[in-house]
Amino acid sequence: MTIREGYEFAKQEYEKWGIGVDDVLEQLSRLPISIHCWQGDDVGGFEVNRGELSGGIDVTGNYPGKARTPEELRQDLEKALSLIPGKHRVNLHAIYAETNGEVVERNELEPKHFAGWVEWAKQNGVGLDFNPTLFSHDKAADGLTLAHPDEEIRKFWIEHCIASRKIGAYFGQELGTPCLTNIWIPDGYKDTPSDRLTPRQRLKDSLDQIFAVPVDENHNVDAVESKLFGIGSESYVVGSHEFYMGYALKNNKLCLLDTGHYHPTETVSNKISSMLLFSDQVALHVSRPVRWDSDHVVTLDDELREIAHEIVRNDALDRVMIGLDFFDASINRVAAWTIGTRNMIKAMLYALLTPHAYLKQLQEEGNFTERLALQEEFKTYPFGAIWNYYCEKMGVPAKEAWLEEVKAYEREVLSKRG
Ligand SMILES: C[C@H](O)[C@H](O)[C@@H](O)C(=O)CO
Ligand SMILES: [Mn+2]
Repeated sequence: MTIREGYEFAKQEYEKWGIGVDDVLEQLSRLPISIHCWQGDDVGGFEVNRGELSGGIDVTGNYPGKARTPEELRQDLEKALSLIPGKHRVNLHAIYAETNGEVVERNELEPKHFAGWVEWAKQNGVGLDFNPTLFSHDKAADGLTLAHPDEEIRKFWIEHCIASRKIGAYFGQELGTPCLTNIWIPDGYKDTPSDRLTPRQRLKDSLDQIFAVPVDENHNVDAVESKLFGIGSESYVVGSHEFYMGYALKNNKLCLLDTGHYHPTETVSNKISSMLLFSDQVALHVSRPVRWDSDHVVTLDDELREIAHEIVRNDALDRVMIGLDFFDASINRVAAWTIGTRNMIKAMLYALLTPHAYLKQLQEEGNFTERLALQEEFKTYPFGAIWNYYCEKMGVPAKEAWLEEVKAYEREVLSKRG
Protein backbone atom coordinates (compact mmCIF):
# COMPACT_ATOMS: atom_id res chain seq x y z
CA MET A 1 0.00 0.00 0.00
CA THR A 2 1.40 3.44 -0.90
CA ILE A 3 1.43 6.31 1.55
CA ARG A 4 -1.34 7.92 -0.50
CA GLU A 5 -3.51 4.79 -0.38
CA GLY A 6 -2.94 4.48 3.35
CA TYR A 7 -3.98 8.09 3.73
CA GLU A 8 -7.20 7.67 1.73
CA PHE A 9 -8.21 4.71 3.90
CA ALA A 10 -7.34 6.47 7.17
CA LYS A 11 -9.06 9.67 6.07
CA GLN A 12 -12.37 7.80 5.66
CA GLU A 13 -12.05 6.43 9.19
CA TYR A 14 -11.70 9.91 10.65
CA GLU A 15 -14.31 11.45 8.37
CA LYS A 16 -16.90 9.07 9.81
CA TRP A 17 -16.50 11.18 12.95
CA GLY A 18 -16.94 14.43 11.08
CA ILE A 19 -13.24 15.30 11.10
CA GLY A 20 -12.16 17.15 7.93
CA VAL A 21 -8.71 15.65 7.51
CA ASP A 22 -7.53 17.94 4.69
CA ASP A 23 -8.52 20.99 6.79
CA VAL A 24 -6.63 19.53 9.74
CA LEU A 25 -3.47 19.20 7.67
CA GLU A 26 -3.86 22.76 6.46
CA GLN A 27 -4.24 23.97 10.06
CA LEU A 28 -1.23 21.96 11.19
CA SER A 29 0.96 23.38 8.44
CA ARG A 30 0.31 26.89 9.81
CA LEU A 31 1.32 26.03 13.39
CA PRO A 32 4.84 27.17 14.30
CA ILE A 33 6.93 25.40 16.92
CA SER A 34 9.77 27.39 18.44
CA ILE A 35 12.84 25.17 18.19
CA HIS A 36 15.53 25.93 20.77
CA CYS A 37 19.00 26.40 19.29
CA TRP A 38 20.76 25.14 22.44
CA GLN A 39 20.18 21.44 21.71
CA GLY A 40 22.82 21.83 19.01
CA ASP A 41 25.77 22.70 21.25
CA ASP A 42 24.79 21.57 24.76
CA VAL A 43 23.82 25.11 25.91
CA GLY A 44 27.35 26.32 25.24
CA GLY A 45 26.97 29.50 23.20
CA PHE A 46 29.71 31.45 21.45
CA GLU A 47 30.87 34.01 23.96
CA VAL A 48 34.56 34.86 23.68
CA ASN A 49 34.95 34.63 27.48
CA ARG A 50 32.59 31.68 27.70
CA GLY A 51 31.86 30.37 31.20
CA GLU A 52 31.05 26.81 32.29
CA LEU A 53 27.37 25.88 32.12
CA SER A 54 25.77 26.92 35.42
CA GLY A 55 22.36 27.91 36.76
CA GLY A 56 21.47 24.49 38.13
CA ILE A 57 20.96 22.87 34.73
CA ASP A 58 23.14 20.15 33.29
CA VAL A 59 23.81 18.40 29.99
CA THR A 60 25.10 14.84 30.09
CA GLY A 61 26.70 12.86 27.27
CA ASN A 62 29.59 13.30 24.91
CA TYR A 63 28.24 12.43 21.48
CA PRO A 64 30.67 13.65 18.80
CA GLY A 65 29.86 16.41 16.32
CA LYS A 66 28.61 19.24 18.51
CA ALA A 67 28.40 22.62 16.75
CA ARG A 68 31.38 24.82 17.62
CA THR A 69 30.56 27.98 15.68
CA PRO A 70 27.41 29.90 14.68
CA GLU A 71 27.90 28.64 11.12
CA GLU A 72 27.98 25.01 12.26
CA LEU A 73 24.97 25.50 14.52
CA ARG A 74 22.96 27.07 11.70
CA GLN A 75 24.02 24.33 9.29
CA ASP A 76 22.81 21.70 11.80
CA LEU A 77 19.56 23.57 12.34
CA GLU A 78 19.01 23.68 8.58
CA LYS A 79 19.47 19.92 8.43
CA ALA A 80 16.97 19.38 11.22
CA LEU A 81 14.49 21.85 9.68
CA SER A 82 14.68 19.95 6.40
CA LEU A 83 13.39 16.84 8.21
CA ILE A 84 10.58 18.52 10.13
CA PRO A 85 7.30 19.28 8.35
CA GLY A 86 6.05 22.88 8.43
CA LYS A 87 7.47 26.38 8.92
CA HIS A 88 8.87 26.95 12.37
CA ARG A 89 10.75 29.37 14.60
CA VAL A 90 14.19 29.24 16.18
CA ASN A 91 14.72 30.22 19.79
CA LEU A 92 18.05 31.85 20.71
CA HIS A 93 19.76 32.62 23.99
CA ALA A 94 21.90 35.74 24.45
CA ILE A 95 25.05 33.57 24.63
CA TYR A 96 24.62 32.89 20.91
CA ALA A 97 25.64 36.47 20.03
CA GLU A 98 28.30 36.97 17.37
CA THR A 99 30.81 39.55 18.50
CA ASN A 100 33.69 39.11 16.02
CA GLY A 101 36.14 37.91 18.63
CA GLU A 102 35.50 40.85 20.97
CA VAL A 103 34.39 40.50 24.56
CA VAL A 104 31.00 42.21 24.80
CA GLU A 105 29.47 42.23 28.25
CA ARG A 106 25.94 40.87 28.30
CA ASN A 107 24.51 44.19 29.46
CA GLU A 108 26.04 45.77 26.36
CA LEU A 109 24.67 43.37 23.77
CA GLU A 110 22.98 45.03 20.83
CA PRO A 111 20.91 43.98 17.84
CA LYS A 112 24.01 44.12 15.64
CA HIS A 113 25.43 41.13 17.51
CA PHE A 114 22.56 39.06 16.14
CA ALA A 115 22.58 40.36 12.57
CA GLY A 116 23.98 37.03 11.33
CA TRP A 117 21.06 35.16 12.88
CA VAL A 118 18.54 37.59 11.39
CA GLU A 119 20.08 37.24 7.95
CA TRP A 120 19.95 33.47 8.27
CA ALA A 121 16.35 33.55 9.56
CA LYS A 122 15.32 35.63 6.54
CA GLN A 123 16.97 33.21 4.16
CA ASN A 124 15.30 30.24 5.81
CA GLY A 125 11.90 31.85 6.37
CA VAL A 126 11.88 31.28 10.13
CA GLY A 127 10.88 33.61 12.96
CA LEU A 128 13.18 34.12 15.94
CA ASP A 129 12.50 34.05 19.68
CA PHE A 130 14.91 35.13 22.38
CA ASN A 131 16.09 34.63 25.96
CA PRO A 132 18.47 36.70 28.06
CA THR A 133 21.09 34.35 29.55
CA LEU A 134 21.34 34.74 33.32
CA PHE A 135 23.66 31.81 33.96
CA SER A 136 27.11 30.56 32.86
CA HIS A 137 28.66 33.86 34.01
CA ASP A 138 30.83 34.99 36.91
CA LYS A 139 28.15 37.48 37.99
CA ALA A 140 25.80 34.49 38.47
CA ALA A 141 28.39 32.29 40.18
CA ASP A 142 26.55 32.27 43.52
CA GLY A 143 23.26 31.37 41.84
CA LEU A 144 21.67 34.81 42.23
CA THR A 145 20.97 37.38 39.51
CA LEU A 146 17.84 39.55 39.43
CA ALA A 147 17.23 38.82 43.12
CA HIS A 148 20.83 39.46 44.15
CA PRO A 149 21.38 41.48 47.35
CA ASP A 150 24.33 43.24 45.68
CA GLU A 151 22.85 46.22 43.83
CA GLU A 152 25.67 46.32 41.27
CA ILE A 153 25.12 42.70 40.25
CA ARG A 154 21.38 43.14 40.14
CA LYS A 155 21.80 46.25 37.95
CA PHE A 156 23.99 44.32 35.53
CA TRP A 157 21.32 41.67 35.02
CA ILE A 158 18.51 44.23 34.79
CA GLU A 159 20.45 45.94 32.01
CA HIS A 160 21.01 42.59 30.30
CA CYS A 161 17.27 41.88 30.28
CA ILE A 162 16.48 45.35 28.92
CA ALA A 163 19.10 44.87 26.18
CA SER A 164 17.53 41.49 25.39
CA ARG A 165 14.04 42.94 24.99
CA LYS A 166 15.45 45.43 22.48
CA ILE A 167 17.12 42.60 20.59
CA GLY A 168 13.77 40.78 20.61
CA ALA A 169 12.06 43.86 19.13
CA TYR A 170 14.74 43.98 16.43
CA PHE A 171 14.01 40.33 15.55
CA GLY A 172 10.29 41.05 15.41
CA GLN A 173 10.68 44.12 13.25
CA GLU A 174 13.16 42.57 10.84
CA LEU A 175 11.31 39.30 10.43
CA GLY A 176 7.73 40.59 10.50
CA THR A 177 6.71 38.24 13.29
CA PRO A 178 6.79 39.16 17.00
CA CYS A 179 9.62 37.71 19.05
CA LEU A 180 8.84 36.06 22.38
CA THR A 181 11.53 37.20 24.80
CA ASN A 182 11.48 34.94 27.82
CA ILE A 183 13.18 35.65 31.13
CA TRP A 184 14.31 32.68 33.19
CA ILE A 185 16.62 33.11 36.17
CA PRO A 186 18.26 30.43 38.30
CA ASP A 187 18.01 32.33 41.61
CA GLY A 188 17.45 30.21 44.67
CA TYR A 189 18.98 28.50 47.67
CA LYS A 190 20.32 25.02 48.26
CA ASP A 191 19.06 24.93 51.82
CA THR A 192 16.07 26.13 53.77
CA PRO A 193 15.87 29.91 53.48
CA SER A 194 15.50 32.11 56.54
CA ASP A 195 13.66 34.70 54.44
CA ARG A 196 11.65 33.86 51.35
CA LEU A 197 10.10 37.26 50.91
CA THR A 198 13.07 39.62 50.52
CA PRO A 199 14.58 37.94 47.41
CA ARG A 200 11.11 37.87 45.83
CA GLN A 201 10.65 41.57 46.57
CA ARG A 202 13.96 42.22 44.82
CA LEU A 203 12.97 40.06 41.83
CA LYS A 204 9.68 41.92 41.54
CA ASP A 205 11.48 45.25 41.65
CA SER A 206 14.00 44.06 39.01
CA LEU A 207 11.19 42.97 36.68
CA ASP A 208 9.40 46.28 37.21
CA GLN A 209 12.57 48.11 36.15
CA ILE A 210 13.08 45.83 33.15
CA PHE A 211 9.53 46.25 31.88
CA ALA A 212 9.40 49.98 32.63
CA VAL A 213 11.51 50.49 29.50
CA PRO A 214 9.10 50.74 26.57
CA VAL A 215 9.69 48.23 23.78
CA ASP A 216 7.29 47.96 20.85
CA GLU A 217 4.78 45.25 21.72
CA ASN A 218 4.08 44.66 18.05
CA HIS A 219 7.59 43.29 17.71
CA ASN A 220 8.46 41.96 21.16
CA VAL A 221 6.29 39.97 23.55
CA ASP A 222 7.60 39.45 27.10
CA ALA A 223 7.35 36.17 28.99
CA VAL A 224 8.53 34.99 32.41
CA GLU A 225 9.41 31.36 33.20
CA SER A 226 9.09 29.83 36.66
CA LYS A 227 10.86 26.84 38.16
CA LEU A 228 10.47 24.58 41.18
CA PHE A 229 14.09 23.65 41.85
CA GLY A 230 17.49 23.31 40.22
CA ILE A 231 20.83 21.77 41.09
CA GLY A 232 21.97 23.92 44.01
CA SER A 233 18.55 25.54 44.46
CA GLU A 234 16.76 22.46 45.76
CA SER A 235 15.07 24.14 48.72
CA TYR A 236 13.93 27.43 47.29
CA VAL A 237 13.59 29.13 43.91
CA VAL A 238 12.81 32.83 43.96
CA GLY A 239 10.88 32.78 40.66
CA SER A 240 8.35 30.13 41.62
CA HIS A 241 5.15 29.40 39.68
CA GLU A 242 2.98 31.42 42.06
CA PHE A 243 5.39 34.34 41.88
CA TYR A 244 5.37 34.55 38.10
CA MET A 245 1.70 33.72 37.68
CA GLY A 246 0.88 36.65 39.95
CA TYR A 247 3.41 38.90 38.25
CA ALA A 248 2.35 38.01 34.73
CA LEU A 249 -1.38 38.45 35.37
CA LYS A 250 -0.94 41.76 37.13
CA ASN A 251 1.48 43.17 34.55
CA ASN A 252 0.04 41.74 31.38
CA LYS A 253 3.03 39.50 30.60
CA LEU A 254 3.01 35.94 29.35
CA CYS A 255 3.54 33.12 31.80
CA LEU A 256 5.83 30.49 30.35
CA LEU A 257 5.25 26.98 31.67
CA ASP A 258 8.19 24.59 31.29
CA THR A 259 6.96 21.01 31.58
CA GLY A 260 10.07 20.10 33.61
CA HIS A 261 9.57 22.81 36.20
CA TYR A 262 6.88 21.32 38.41
CA HIS A 263 6.47 18.56 40.97
CA PRO A 264 6.83 15.18 39.22
CA THR A 265 3.13 14.34 39.38
CA GLU A 266 1.97 17.88 38.55
CA THR A 267 1.14 18.26 34.85
CA VAL A 268 1.24 21.32 32.63
CA SER A 269 -1.64 19.89 30.59
CA ASN A 270 -3.87 20.47 33.62
CA LYS A 271 -2.80 24.11 33.90
CA ILE A 272 -3.43 25.36 30.36
CA SER A 273 -7.22 25.78 30.59
CA SER A 274 -6.94 27.69 33.87
CA MET A 275 -4.23 29.96 32.53
CA LEU A 276 -6.24 30.69 29.39
CA LEU A 277 -9.24 31.78 31.43
CA PHE A 278 -7.25 34.65 32.87
CA SER A 279 -4.67 35.42 30.21
CA ASP A 280 -4.95 35.93 26.46
CA GLN A 281 -1.88 33.85 25.78
CA VAL A 282 0.39 31.37 27.48
CA ALA A 283 3.81 30.10 26.44
CA LEU A 284 5.27 26.62 26.82
CA HIS A 285 8.69 25.05 27.03
CA VAL A 286 7.89 21.46 26.21
CA SER A 287 10.49 19.19 27.71
CA ARG A 288 10.60 15.71 29.26
CA PRO A 289 11.58 15.49 32.89
CA VAL A 290 12.75 12.03 33.94
CA ARG A 291 12.61 12.04 37.75
CA TRP A 292 13.87 15.64 37.73
CA ASP A 293 14.15 18.54 35.27
CA SER A 294 16.44 16.41 33.14
CA ASP A 295 15.46 17.93 29.78
CA HIS A 296 15.22 14.64 27.90
CA VAL A 297 14.16 14.70 24.26
CA VAL A 298 10.38 14.97 23.97
CA THR A 299 8.66 11.67 23.18
CA LEU A 300 5.07 11.03 22.10
CA ASP A 301 3.98 10.15 25.62
CA ASP A 302 0.65 10.60 27.39
CA GLU A 303 1.47 14.05 28.76
CA LEU A 304 2.56 15.39 25.38
CA ARG A 305 -0.70 14.20 23.82
CA GLU A 306 -2.68 15.65 26.71
CA ILE A 307 -0.98 19.05 26.26
CA ALA A 308 -1.87 18.93 22.57
CA HIS A 309 -5.47 17.94 23.39
CA GLU A 310 -5.79 20.91 25.73
CA ILE A 311 -4.55 23.32 23.07
CA VAL A 312 -6.84 21.91 20.39
CA ARG A 313 -10.00 21.20 22.40
CA ASN A 314 -9.88 24.72 23.87
CA ASP A 315 -9.47 26.21 20.41
CA ALA A 316 -6.21 27.82 21.53
CA LEU A 317 -3.84 27.16 18.65
CA ASP A 318 -3.11 30.88 18.35
CA ARG A 319 -3.08 31.49 22.12
CA VAL A 320 -0.48 28.94 23.19
CA MET A 321 3.07 29.68 22.03
CA ILE A 322 4.68 26.26 21.76
CA GLY A 323 8.41 26.17 22.35
CA LEU A 324 10.73 23.25 23.06
CA ASP A 325 13.40 22.95 25.73
CA PHE A 326 15.52 19.82 25.90
CA PHE A 327 19.19 19.07 25.52
CA ASP A 328 20.68 15.63 25.22
CA ALA A 329 24.38 15.23 24.43
CA SER A 330 24.29 11.42 24.51
CA ILE A 331 22.73 11.08 21.05
CA ASN A 332 23.11 12.71 17.64
CA ARG A 333 21.98 16.30 18.25
CA VAL A 334 20.33 16.77 14.85
CA ALA A 335 18.37 13.58 15.51
CA ALA A 336 17.41 14.94 18.95
CA TRP A 337 15.89 18.07 17.40
CA THR A 338 14.19 16.02 14.71
CA ILE A 339 12.70 13.44 17.07
CA GLY A 340 11.50 16.00 19.63
CA THR A 341 10.01 18.44 17.14
CA ARG A 342 8.36 15.77 14.99
CA ASN A 343 6.83 14.38 18.18
CA MET A 344 5.43 17.76 19.16
CA ILE A 345 3.85 18.11 15.70
CA LYS A 346 2.61 14.50 15.80
CA ALA A 347 0.92 15.20 19.14
CA MET A 348 -0.81 18.22 17.63
CA LEU A 349 -1.97 16.15 14.67
CA TYR A 350 -3.22 13.44 16.99
CA ALA A 351 -5.23 16.03 18.91
CA LEU A 352 -6.60 17.61 15.74
CA LEU A 353 -7.82 14.17 14.65
CA THR A 354 -9.94 13.70 17.77
CA PRO A 355 -13.71 14.38 17.88
CA HIS A 356 -13.49 16.81 20.78
CA ALA A 357 -16.99 18.24 20.46
CA TYR A 358 -18.54 14.79 20.81
CA LEU A 359 -16.26 13.79 23.68
CA LYS A 360 -17.13 17.02 25.51
CA GLN A 361 -20.82 16.32 24.98
CA LEU A 362 -20.42 12.84 26.48
CA GLN A 363 -18.85 14.36 29.57
CA GLU A 364 -21.62 16.92 29.96
CA GLU A 365 -24.17 14.10 29.71
CA GLY A 366 -22.30 12.13 32.36
CA ASN A 367 -21.63 9.33 29.89
CA PHE A 368 -18.21 8.45 31.23
CA THR A 369 -18.27 4.90 29.88
CA GLU A 370 -18.49 6.04 26.27
CA ARG A 371 -16.03 8.88 26.92
CA LEU A 372 -13.39 6.42 28.15
CA ALA A 373 -14.20 3.83 25.48
CA LEU A 374 -13.74 6.32 22.65
CA GLN A 375 -10.67 7.99 24.13
CA GLU A 376 -9.05 4.55 24.20
CA GLU A 377 -10.26 3.44 20.75
CA PHE A 378 -8.91 6.59 19.15
CA LYS A 379 -5.43 5.68 20.33
CA THR A 380 -5.34 2.92 17.70
CA TYR A 381 -7.03 4.77 14.87
CA PRO A 382 -4.79 4.96 11.76
CA PHE A 383 -3.14 8.18 12.81
CA GLY A 384 0.28 7.06 11.50
CA ALA A 385 -1.04 6.88 7.93
CA ILE A 386 -2.16 10.52 8.12
CA TRP A 387 1.18 11.54 9.60
CA ASN A 388 3.14 9.78 6.84
CA TYR A 389 1.05 11.50 4.18
CA TYR A 390 1.50 14.86 5.89
CA CYS A 391 5.30 14.43 5.83
CA GLU A 392 5.23 13.46 2.16
CA LYS A 393 2.96 16.38 1.28
CA MET A 394 5.23 18.80 3.14
CA GLY A 395 8.30 17.48 1.33
CA VAL A 396 10.06 15.84 4.28
CA PRO A 397 10.86 12.15 4.79
CA ALA A 398 7.97 9.99 5.97
CA LYS A 399 8.32 7.36 8.70
CA GLU A 400 11.90 6.61 9.76
CA ALA A 401 13.41 7.61 6.39
CA TRP A 402 14.74 10.83 7.97
CA LEU A 403 17.18 8.74 10.01
CA GLU A 404 19.15 7.77 6.90
CA GLU A 405 19.61 11.46 6.15
CA VAL A 406 20.88 12.11 9.66
CA LYS A 407 23.28 9.18 9.38
CA ALA A 408 24.62 10.55 6.09
CA TYR A 409 24.96 14.02 7.64
CA GLU A 410 26.85 12.51 10.54
CA ARG A 411 29.21 10.71 8.15
CA GLU A 412 29.76 13.68 5.87
CA VAL A 413 29.66 16.61 8.28
CA LEU A 414 29.47 15.90 12.03
CA SER A 415 32.17 13.22 12.17
CA LYS A 416 34.64 15.61 10.54
CA ARG A 417 34.39 18.08 13.44
CA GLY A 418 37.30 17.88 15.88
C1 LIG B 1 18.50 26.73 28.70
C2 LIG B 1 17.42 26.62 29.71
O1 LIG B 1 16.76 25.42 29.61
C3 LIG B 1 16.40 27.66 29.67
O2 LIG B 1 16.90 28.94 29.63
C4 LIG B 1 15.33 27.66 30.74
O3 LIG B 1 14.20 27.80 29.95
C5 LIG B 1 15.15 26.47 31.64
O4 LIG B 1 14.26 25.72 31.42
C6 LIG B 1 16.03 26.24 32.81
O5 LIG B 1 15.69 25.09 33.51
MN1 LIG C 1 12.72 26.15 29.98
